[in-house]
Amino acid sequence: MPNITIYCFRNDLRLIDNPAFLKAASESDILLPLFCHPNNDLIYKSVKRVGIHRQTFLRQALNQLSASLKLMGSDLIEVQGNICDQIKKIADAIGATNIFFEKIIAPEELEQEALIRSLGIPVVTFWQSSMIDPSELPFEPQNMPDIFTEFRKQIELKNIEIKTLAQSPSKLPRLPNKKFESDININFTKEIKNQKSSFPYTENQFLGGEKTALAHLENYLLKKLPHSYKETRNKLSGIDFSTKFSPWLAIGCISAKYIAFKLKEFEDQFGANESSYWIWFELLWRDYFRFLHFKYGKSLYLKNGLNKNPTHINHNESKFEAWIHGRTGNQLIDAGMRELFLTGYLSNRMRQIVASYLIYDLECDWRKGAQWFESQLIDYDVYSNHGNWLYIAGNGTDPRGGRRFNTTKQNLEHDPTDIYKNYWKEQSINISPI
Ligand SMILES: Cc1cc2nc3c(=O)[nH]c(=O)nc-3n(C[C@H](O)[C@H](O)[C@H](O)COP(=O)(O)OP(=O)(O)OC[C@H]3O[C@@H](n4cnc5c(N)ncnc54)[C@H](O)[C@@H]3O)c2cc1C
Repeated sequence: MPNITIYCFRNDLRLIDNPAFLKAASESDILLPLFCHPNNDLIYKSVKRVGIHRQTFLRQALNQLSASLKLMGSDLIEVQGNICDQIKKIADAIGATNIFFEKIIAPEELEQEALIRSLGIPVVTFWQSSMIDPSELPFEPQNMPDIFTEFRKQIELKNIEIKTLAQSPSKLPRLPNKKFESDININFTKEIKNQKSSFPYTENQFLGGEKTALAHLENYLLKKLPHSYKETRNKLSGIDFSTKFSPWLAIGCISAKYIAFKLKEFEDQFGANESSYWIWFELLWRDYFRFLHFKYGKSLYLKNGLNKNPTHINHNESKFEAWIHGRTGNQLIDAGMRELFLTGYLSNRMRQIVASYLIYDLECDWRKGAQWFESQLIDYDVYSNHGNWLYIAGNGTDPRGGRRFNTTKQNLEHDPTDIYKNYWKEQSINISPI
């Protein structure tokens, strides 16, 4: 009996260093590469859960993936709707004997996995989104230290080296005989205004996709930017002040492991300094928020998170609406919120400042802020987004019990001549009704 596999791409839209896809390809006689778009519900007026920036970037990435698969004699089938129903329909039609996909341990994705498993077809999942493999950690992820500094120190002591990366498959099994037309109803055609974006994803060098991600990393290293990263990383806007890896990492056009591997090669050739180390350090934060899910799972999504003594929140919808529209009256906050809505990207520092303002100054529910970021951010990543919001709100693992940013001080420090603020003040937001 032939091995007939459905490979369901999730946030791993790449061929290089994708061990799950490599294994599926090597063990199957027939392979159907699939991507399932969710039903994209509205979250506020005309704004959808996967907002227009992320949707466009994803479209670009799927186009690149599909082109790479076609070059190898295969293809990408796209469907839309409930992932379990879609997989069942296809599995029945082709007589699938296996289903492979990347493991994602956030609550919604785990529920999807349970439903897919209930179909009764063998399911193989792979954890492959962290820089460090959980098996290499000096502790079980379920027993990891809560405090980041302790987590980092223990990992540094172990001196973990990334020795190998999974190659791209050299050939792919054939597609099933049954033909599937991509069956999706998503509008990608909305004109994106060319704003002064720090991640201009409509330009060739910033398109979604594996090819562009690899070229971006190569270019970043060629320019020797790792040597100055730490001094520039807190800037508010521009292209080169930070790595800009996040949008590609979020949907897996490139793996964190691959970036760390190339970074180490760079350090071996051109020397390591505090700045090049700091990129690894930030990628470790990304891992930290992932591994916290092994330990705390769903609790991270509760209103009070892990906090046993929460402060009372009096969520006010009109304050929240002022925040998303960039109309709070605080010019720095309004600038950030306009930049986010108009471009889909925001520097790390501005993310911290606007999140802190929503939580501490407007006293709103952090989960509403996280939901807005999910829709707007081009680099939305469930672990990093919820992790950072929870951390700032003091409902996570921050030993200082949360981070409140003083906007006047931040303005003086990071935008002393008001260039950032004045630019975005002029850009208005119009969130149209449905
Ligand atoms: C409220 C809030 C929400 C956030 N939501 C997301 C999100 O949905 N997706 C996302 O990728 N990042 C998120 N971040 C983290 C961080 O802001 C972005 O990763 C970073 O700004 C992306 O730009 P960059 O790639 O140029 O980052 P760089 O500064 O160049 O950092 C290099 C890489 O390290 C990782 N990294 C850096 N800072 C963090 C951090 N604080 N937490 C986790 N990983 C980090 C990212 O993968 C990033 O690409 C959030 C931060 C805050 C404060």
